[in-house]
Amino acid sequence: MNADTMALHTDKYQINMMYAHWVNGTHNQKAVFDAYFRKLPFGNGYAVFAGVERIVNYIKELHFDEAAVQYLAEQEEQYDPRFLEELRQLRFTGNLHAVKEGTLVFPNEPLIRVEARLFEAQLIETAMLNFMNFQTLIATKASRIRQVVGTDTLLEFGTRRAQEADAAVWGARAAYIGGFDATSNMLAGQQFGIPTKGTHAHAWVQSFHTEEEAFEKFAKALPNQVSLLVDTYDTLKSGVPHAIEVGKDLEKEGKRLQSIRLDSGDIAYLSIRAREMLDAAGLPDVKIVASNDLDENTISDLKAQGARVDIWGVGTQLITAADQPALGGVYKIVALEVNGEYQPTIKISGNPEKVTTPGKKDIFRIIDANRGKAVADYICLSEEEDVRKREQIKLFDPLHPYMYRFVQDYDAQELLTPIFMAGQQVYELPTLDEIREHHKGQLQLFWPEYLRKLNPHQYHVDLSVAAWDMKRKLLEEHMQGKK
Ligand SMILES: Nc1ncnc2c1ncn2[C@@H]1O[C@H](COP(=O)(O)OP(=O)(O)OP(=O)(O)O)[C@@H](O)[C@H]1O
Ligand SMILES: O=P(O)(O)OC[C@H]1O[C@H](OP(=O)(O)OP(=O)(O)O)[C@H](O)[C@@H]1O
Ligand SMILES: O=C(O)c1cccnc1
Repeated sequence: MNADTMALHTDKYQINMMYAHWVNGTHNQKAVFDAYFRKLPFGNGYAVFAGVERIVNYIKELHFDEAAVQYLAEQEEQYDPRFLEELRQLRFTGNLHAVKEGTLVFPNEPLIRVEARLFEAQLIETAMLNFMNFQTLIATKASRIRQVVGTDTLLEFGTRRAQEADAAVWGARAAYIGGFDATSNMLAGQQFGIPTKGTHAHAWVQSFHTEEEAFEKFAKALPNQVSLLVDTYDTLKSGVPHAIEVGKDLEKEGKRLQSIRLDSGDIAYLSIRAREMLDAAGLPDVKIVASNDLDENTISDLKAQGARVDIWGVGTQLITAADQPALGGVYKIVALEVNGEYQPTIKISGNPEKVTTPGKKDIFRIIDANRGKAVADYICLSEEEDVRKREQIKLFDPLHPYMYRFVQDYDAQELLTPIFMAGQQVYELPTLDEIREHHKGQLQLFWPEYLRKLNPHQYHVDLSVAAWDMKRKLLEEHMQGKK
């Protein structure tokens, strides 16, 4: 989808709220919104934030073209033509802060903070959540898979199973951020500079009379990139022996067989046997690729069984985030400008976890200065004294405030970075490789207990005393019926 045609990539209720604000004369009133999620996906201990590049492209290009205005003019709501005129002029003029892509993030902390006219802030909710939720989900799944494979190579093979083209291409990018090494999707390769890799399909083998002929012809055509799929007929009786013949022939020409691929059967058993056969044939450098509905659980199980796989091709389970197909990121109003000053606003819920945290806030990652590891994330009001200048901070669990401790010797890293200020982009997008490096650096910041796949420790996201007091005060006012 083209970024310059995306103003209508929003829910109708946003347009209707924009209209009602315009009719009411409140459309220019400024507000602060936070985007965050409440629950980590896949039972993981962290999520990997992604989506900023697409959000930047979207915000930069945000405008209603003639076709969009025309379409809105035809709606049963019968919007006033003067509203449509207002839409023709609309550009993003606000401030937008976001966490950097590749950063480890946790529930209930603002990942994007928008400060803009209600008119604009409301419009962009849907698209931003759409980008953030999907890309963060896939980057998290990818990082989770990376955690179990160690230094093995990871190839993203998901395009054929992705929820359509955009998901395949942006999903490939998210997977690369989360630790994959290459993608099979050529468009993602071209668009983002992700390394691309490919073997061949069963169809190649089936289009020749014999497997030997198919392998020989493939090696002849692509002598520098020979990777042979060995399971079309019988992996150990024909596929691997035929691949070995090709490998030896290539050696005579000073070339080499790069890899063989296993795509069915018992991957542990077959990879161990294939490794023995390749080694015995004097081809110890030939790598073994495995694919077939893999995810972090099968891979970890295969590793426990001693599978001799060097390269993992992962498609469906990654690109569709099959075990949890959506991240529940939300976008909530937290402050509203009244007479030139922000007033905090709260959403009440019977479920304490759904009560919003009011006020314009900043987030800091508190790092133990002696050990260099993250201790907790700390959410404070923007108006508070700079957390980096304090002697100590009190950390307590917002749901159980009687559980607290003081931290003294700490560094505080600010997580929300200015991306747009007064509508102008002030953030230079990092390269994808810089984002990957940033992600790797983030993993170093956390103790392994937070990173493990199963039953990870819960990392704390705490509120400052001032933020907590404000929340309590607003709750109290609500209870006493003042609101
Ligand atoms: N040793 C193993 N331990 C656990 N899971 C395995 C092992 N070997 C393969 N698997 C996984 O088990 C599943 C096997 O699925 P399935 O039975 O559909 O494959 P297959 O039949 O061998 O191949 P296909 O139907 O694609 O020809 C796949 O997800 C695969 O990754
Ligand atoms: O299994 P995934 O993780 O999605 O990886 C991609 C799959 O796509 C290809 O086969 P395809 O699915 O087209 O056919 P097959 O699985 O029936 O061989 C490939 O051989 C992999 O098996
Ligand atoms: O290159 C491969 O082996 C490949 C690519 C996409 C899907 N399955 C396999």
